[in-house]
Amino acid sequence: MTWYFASVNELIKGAKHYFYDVPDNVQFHFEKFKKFRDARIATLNGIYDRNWEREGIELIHGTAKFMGGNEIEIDLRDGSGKATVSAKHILIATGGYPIVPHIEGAQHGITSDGFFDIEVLPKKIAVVGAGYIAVELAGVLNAIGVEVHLFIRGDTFLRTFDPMIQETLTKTYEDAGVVIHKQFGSFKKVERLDQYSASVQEGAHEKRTEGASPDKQLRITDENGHTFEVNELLWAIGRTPEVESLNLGVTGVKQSAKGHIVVDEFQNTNIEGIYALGDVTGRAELTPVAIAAGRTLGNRLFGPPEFKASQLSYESIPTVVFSHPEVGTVGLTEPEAVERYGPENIKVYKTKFAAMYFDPFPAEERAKHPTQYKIVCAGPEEKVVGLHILGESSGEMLQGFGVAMKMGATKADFDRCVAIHPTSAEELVTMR
Ligand SMILES: Cc1cc2nc3c(=O)[nH]c(=O)nc-3n(C[C@H](O)[C@H](O)[C@H](O)COP(=O)(O)OP(=O)(O)OC[C@H]3O[C@@H](n4cnc5c(N)ncnc54)[C@H](O)[C@@H]3O)c2cc1C
Ligand SMILES: NC(=O)c1ccc[n+]([C@@H]2O[C@H](COP(=O)([O-])OP(=O)(O)OC[C@H]3O[C@@H](n4cnc5c(N)ncnc54)[C@H](O)[C@@H]3O)[C@@H](O)[C@H]2O)c1
Repeated sequence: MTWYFASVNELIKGAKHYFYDVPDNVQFHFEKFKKFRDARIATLNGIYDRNWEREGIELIHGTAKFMGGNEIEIDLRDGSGKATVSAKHILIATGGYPIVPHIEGAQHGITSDGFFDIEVLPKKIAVVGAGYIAVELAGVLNAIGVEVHLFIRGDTFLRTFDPMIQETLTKTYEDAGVVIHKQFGSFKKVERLDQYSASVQEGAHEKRTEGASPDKQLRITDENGHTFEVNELLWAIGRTPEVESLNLGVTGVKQSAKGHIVVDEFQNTNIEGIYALGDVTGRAELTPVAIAAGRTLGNRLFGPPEFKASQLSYESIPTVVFSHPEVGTVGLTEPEAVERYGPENIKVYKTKFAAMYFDPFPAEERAKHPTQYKIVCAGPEEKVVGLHILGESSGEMLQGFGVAMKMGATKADFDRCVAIHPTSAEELVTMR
């Protein structure tokens, strides 16, 4: 929804090229939007709660920890004490939380949690990180007029994506006005310059940061002594699994070096009757993945016999980064495909063009909005093993192509599908 909020502003800015009289500085009310979004989330949560009840599921709100064996103790959220529950099957789906670095004053910044608390937009923000969250939130803030400084360790962001996506999206962000500090090392100190009375212990590393406030002023110092003054600092340097609260030690459940719970392809941990899925397992950290893994596990444990061997395939999961514009990817990047199949067995199809929407834009503006697609094929039959798309509507476009790839589509199958004209997507079935 926040991405749509920002995209509306971009549409309004583009409207003058379609000969609409739109003032240069259209006013918007972020605080009203935030209130609406909070209320909508509360409504959705209420709907979920009622669904549990309807299904006869007892919901116990609180923080759970293992007591040993198959027993769990819950510290009840309403402060009324503790409850214990024992069960033959226990599923761990505790997700994760954002990493805040161990540097002096780090808690003066915010994380993605704090981003959703912002009511009054900062004028200037430093965003640290180069993954989904850094790129999405930097894109949103830039689109609604915040001065955004993005600090990344390499020359491009989204380093796990195909090089085409990395290079083009990084350039598109620069053209859109995001100041990208490349090859950046690290910050070593954050100081608060406004009249803030610290309620959080200085230097404490913890999950809670201070939160956003309208008059916030920060001075950040990097490892070379350079200082940057900003109104907000957003840490987006990755997430870590939520395991400390669980008292896992009493269970013997195995964890990886980074703390993720180790599971097999059936979501089993090494301890019988204890399962884990979602972000706490550190694999494809996406909402639909956690949901699909939960459904599959539920079917396997409690469903009819034909589901007894159900397992979720983590291959070719489509994913979209809600950047400006969106990027979508399914399957292998070109370098991954070359490594898996050998360079002689890979054929790559690429296209770059300006989407029709940008036709009325002046040429130099249009050049700042490229659409780029890449299809990576393997073997003599040219099976499509990777699809990478960047441009308007990529998010909506990708799902159907994901289905085709799951079915094992080849380039010839793509080409057999008659194009829909005039769309950007038609390029994907007409590439030579
Ligand atoms: C800013 C942001 C944007 C994202 N956008 C997208 C997106 O657009 N699309 C997408 O697919 N994915 C997105 N993701 C990723 C997605 O949110 C996660 O992959 C997904 O929520 C994982 O689900 P989960 O059930 O594993 O964990 P979570 O959704 O994190 O749920 C874990 C739950 O466990 C609770 N919990 C933790 N410890 C305990 C305990 N000891 N006792 C009881 N309860 C406990 C937590 O309070 C939480 O409610 C986004 C993530 C972030 C941070
Ligand atoms: N649209 C979506 O589906 C969506 C949106 C948001 C998040 N997510 C999910 O949530 C996960 C977590 O997102 P995320 O962005 O927090 O993590 P991420 O793992 O995607 O990115 C973390 C980034 O921080 C960088 N980094 C790490 N330490 C750093 C440091 N000290 N200084 C500078 N940069 C540093 C890494 O190089 C990496 O680019 C994602 O991997 C994704 O699976 C999905």
